[in-house]
Amino acid sequence: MALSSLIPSRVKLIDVGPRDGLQNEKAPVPAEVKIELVQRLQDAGLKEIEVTSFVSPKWVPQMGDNAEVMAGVRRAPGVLYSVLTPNMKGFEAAVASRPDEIVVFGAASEAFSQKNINCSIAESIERFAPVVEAALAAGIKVRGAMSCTVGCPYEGDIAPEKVGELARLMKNIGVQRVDVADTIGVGTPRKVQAAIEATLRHYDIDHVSGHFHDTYGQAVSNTLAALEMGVWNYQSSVAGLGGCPYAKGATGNVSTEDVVFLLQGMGIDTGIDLDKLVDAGKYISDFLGRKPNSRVATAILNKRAG
Ligand SMILES: CC(C)(COP(=O)([O-])OP(=O)([O-])OC[C@H]1O[C@@H](n2cnc3c(N)ncnc32)[C@H](O)[C@@H]1OP(=O)([O-])[O-])[C@@H](O)C(=O)NCCC(=O)NCCSC(=O)C[C@@](C)(O)CC(=O)[O-]
Repeated sequence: MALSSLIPSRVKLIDVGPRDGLQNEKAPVPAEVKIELVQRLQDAGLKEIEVTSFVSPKWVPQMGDNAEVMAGVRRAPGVLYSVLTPNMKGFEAAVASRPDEIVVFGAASEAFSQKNINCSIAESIERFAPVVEAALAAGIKVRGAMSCTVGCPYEGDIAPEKVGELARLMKNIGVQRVDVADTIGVGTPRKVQAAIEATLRHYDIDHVSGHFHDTYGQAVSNTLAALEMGVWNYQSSVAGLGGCPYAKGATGNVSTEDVVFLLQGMGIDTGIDLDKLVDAGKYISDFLGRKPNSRVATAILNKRAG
């Protein structure tokens, strides 16, 4: 059977490893290591990198060096550097570090919203609205992350209608594009497609990205399912780093290496040098004292070792 004609010919990957990946590490990762990771990602051809978050250091201590990391990044032309900002306090701190894009982050699950950002979905939108307005007025792009679009660690299955409703609320306050995140990696292709379909009622295909955690090993399949719908923006994490501190047991995002291998094998352009990407993943994995959480990186490193 032929694959969908909607499959894009090029895909943009947003590496969220420095933020989504490292936020969950218990031991401090020095700012210079984070800065070097960003450098290696851009050298490998990544055009979008989620660098850090301006959240409370009491909630997520690992991101407490946000300003230092942003100041240390040697920016390359044509690369977009984004940061998370949950409220005006975070935005005001972030703006000094000149992000190209800020990310407000909400959830399709009430319980997750409470655990992650200490407020209801409705309250979160009220908090995001002035952030979005201020960012757009300052010429900064705005993305909205939508967590728990398939399942929630506290509420279980999440109905696509809840995802659609969150997308509608994000659109109403001016969020320019949104991520459909499977925070705990319980999604399977049809469920992920239903969440994307609900989002597409409010955003066009160019403004929707896939963000799939790989907890149950479904993220590459889910990426293919989203590709079949024409989605061409994805978040992934070099070396499969990470997890969310408020989603116990969830592993990292799908590794960027695995997604690039999939896309290259399908003849889809990413502009990414897989060998350099594997080196970036090895760099951070060596620092963390473990192997990259990526089948593709492992295969390439084994092959290199002969
Ligand atoms: C949102 C808050 C701040 C609310 O936290 P709160 O405690 O409700 O906030 P508050 O307004 O009551 O303030 C309490 C204290 O926090 C300070 N504060 C308040 N805001 C900030 C700020 N921006 N930066 C620094 N400090 C801040 C504030 O100044 C005050 O300090 P105190 O007077 O006690 O010394 C908190 O819940 C928080 O920081 N949560 C962060 C959670 C987080 O980062 N989670 C991970 C990212 S989301 C994710 O990973 C999922 C995603 C995006 O990848 C997609 C997916 O896979 O699902």
